[in-house]
Amino acid sequence: MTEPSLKHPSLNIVIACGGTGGHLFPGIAVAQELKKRGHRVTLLISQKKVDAQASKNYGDLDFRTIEAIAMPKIPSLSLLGFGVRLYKAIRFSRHLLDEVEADVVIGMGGFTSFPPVYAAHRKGIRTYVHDSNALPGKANRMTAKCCTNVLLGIEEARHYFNPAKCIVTGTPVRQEMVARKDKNEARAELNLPQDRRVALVMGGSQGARNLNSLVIEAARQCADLCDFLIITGSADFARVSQLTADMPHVHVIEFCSAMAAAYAAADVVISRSGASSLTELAHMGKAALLVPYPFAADDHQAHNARVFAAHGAARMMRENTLTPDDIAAFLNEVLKDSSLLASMNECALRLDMPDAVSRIANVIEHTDHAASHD
Ligand SMILES: CC(=O)N[C@H]1[C@@H](OP(=O)(O)OP(=O)(O)OC[C@H]2O[C@@H](n3ccc(=O)[nH]c3=O)[C@H](O)[C@@H]2O)O[C@H](CO)[C@@H](O)[C@@H]1O
Repeated sequence: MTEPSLKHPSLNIVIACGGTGGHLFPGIAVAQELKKRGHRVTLLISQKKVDAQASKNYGDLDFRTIEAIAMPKIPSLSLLGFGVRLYKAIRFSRHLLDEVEADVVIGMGGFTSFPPVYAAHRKGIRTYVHDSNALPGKANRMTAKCCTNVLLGIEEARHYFNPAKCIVTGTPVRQEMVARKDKNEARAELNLPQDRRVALVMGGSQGARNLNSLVIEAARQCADLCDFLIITGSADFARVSQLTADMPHVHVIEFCSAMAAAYAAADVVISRSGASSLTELAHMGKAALLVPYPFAADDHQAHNARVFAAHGAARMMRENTLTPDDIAAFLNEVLKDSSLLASMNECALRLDMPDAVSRIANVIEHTDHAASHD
């Protein structure tokens, strides 16, 4: 472990990153970097299955759980219950901050970030929130009001916050993804053929049932074109496995703990457009068909996807009009035109911000930085 320098004394840092993979994995990346720099890090995650599934591979990190609470969308009696749970979460956070003697609190987004950041703000502890989306959610906009600085995944989000508080850092990818894997090795690791094209299908950290169904139909038409690696999500694994039992060119995983290999093995990706998935697509330089989750708050996944489409890194299609034929046509187009595929890959790579994790760690370490500007 690197000893913290005198210039950067060891800090006790709490990172709130629960609720979904899109908050958890960037939080893990920041924790890995800060730990490497000699700081003590506590990660606050939720009790949801996805958090438990994803965090179990990081035994060297210190995880604590906090109840995940969501703000009711419609004002109703449930507001009362929400208020009580929020109060309890803030009280829990206050105790935890005392226990770990926190110097800094970072919220990686979502409502789970609010109670610890708010509790820290009230105690006069330095606070940050990271937002990875092109259109920030209400929870982050609210949390940002209690923060020293707002760290942004992309510039497009700046005008939703006090611009002077914002620093564009990018969204970090996990340490194991930083070095890109070799395609052949990745395919061997995932038992995929070496001599066929591979399309990776992923529906964010929890899977996407409708997208899975459309892809299965498209895969029937594309048996001669490519193999498919479908990451189904826990809830849809049994159904997809059954539907594809007679399709040897379709490979199914419930939850993938080897995402670096999954991306490296793929020639093209079909995906939801959650911010972490997009960050990883950029880092791996992978062309994609993006199908935003239609019910995401304020349709923010469509905003994310448009940024990638505008840069030539992806095509975006809406789920309500998407057909298996569209998917098959996209795959035929990009997999049969190597210069188009190469150019989309290149455009994706140009959106990569490889130093995001050190930018964030630098902001955290420079306690007296005049970081009100990018
Ligand atoms: C429905 C919804 O509102 N989703 C939001 C949620 O996304 P959600 O968490 O679903 O999606 P993201 O794309 O941001 O992140 C998914 C993460 O899970 C990882 N992964 C996925 C599957 C798997 O089997 N193994 C694995 O490790 C991916 O590599 C990636 O790191 O938070 C994101 C960050 O605020 C938002 O941009 C998304 O819009």
